[in-house]
Amino acid sequence: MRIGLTGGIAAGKSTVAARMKEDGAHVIDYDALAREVVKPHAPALERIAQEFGPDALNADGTLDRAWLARHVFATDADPHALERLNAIEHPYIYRAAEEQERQFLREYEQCANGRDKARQLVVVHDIPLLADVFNTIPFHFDHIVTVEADEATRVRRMMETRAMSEQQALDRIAHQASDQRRRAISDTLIDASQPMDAMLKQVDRIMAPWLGRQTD
Ligand SMILES: CC(C)(COP(=O)(O)OP(=O)(O)OC[C@H]1O[C@@H](n2cnc3c(N)ncnc32)[C@H](O)[C@@H]1O)[C@@H](O)C(=O)NCCC(=O)NCCS
Ligand SMILES: Nc1ncnc2c1ncn2[C@@H]1O[C@H](COP(=O)(O)OP(=O)(O)OP(=O)(O)O)[C@@H](O)[C@H]1O
Repeated sequence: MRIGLTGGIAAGKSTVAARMKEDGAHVIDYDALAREVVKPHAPALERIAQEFGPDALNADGTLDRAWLARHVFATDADPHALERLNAIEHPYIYRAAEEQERQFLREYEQCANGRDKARQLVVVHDIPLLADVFNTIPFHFDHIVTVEADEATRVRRMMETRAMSEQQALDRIAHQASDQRRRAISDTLIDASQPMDAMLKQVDRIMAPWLGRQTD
């Protein structure tokens, strides 16, 4: 079974993904893949340097993430800059996700030949931008889970945990799909403004039937 997990920036998606993993799901982290595909000598990095110029790289040849973030997300950024960046990175990210999923399947099949036949394989694709790329992503999902928290909470979390200014937090939100668009593609909502314990229990309840387990 393939699950899409999404949520606006700083809603609590990674926290939910970590719990899904503890529950027994296999998680593909698209933010982590996005970092992999721009590592030194990776083809996406070379293409970014061609498209955005040498200022996109630090002196040591790594991606200058803060420079690029300003150039694609700031209020005065070229309105097509983010599109250009996504067009470079997303195909590499999808290919890497396909490969990781194939690997999970191979491991599952080896394991299913042994003692653990009753276990279901649940692969969670943790994709911040799922609502934005829903029509182009090369995967079909059996369920889509959205993690929600109100905008004020998310801005506060970004300022506290990502050292962003309020304007940077608002700019990032402005470049993502709305709550309504995320709801429109989802069949399951998780409220991440409820206390942490209650939220994690909600995750366990959602995952139990998908993993083929009894709920308590
Ligand atoms: C622009 C970059 C260099 C900024 O890096 P930075 O370290 O500031 O942010 P990081 O990558 O940790 O992402 C943090 C969050 O920003 C948001 N975000 C990232 N990329 C995008 C994007 N293309 N559009 C809208 N929001 C985005 C997501 O909510 C993500 O969880 C980086 O985000 C990037 O390369 N983005 C393009 C790839 C992408 O789409 N990544 C999202 C996973 S599909
Ligand atoms: N229910 C909750 N109650 C209190 N704090 C929470 C809750 N859920 C998440 N958080 C906190 O909110 C912050 C952001 O959560 P998390 O990193 O999971 O969000 P995210 O959506 O993955 O963010 P990003 O999009 O930046 O990767 C973290 O500090 C996390 O501990």
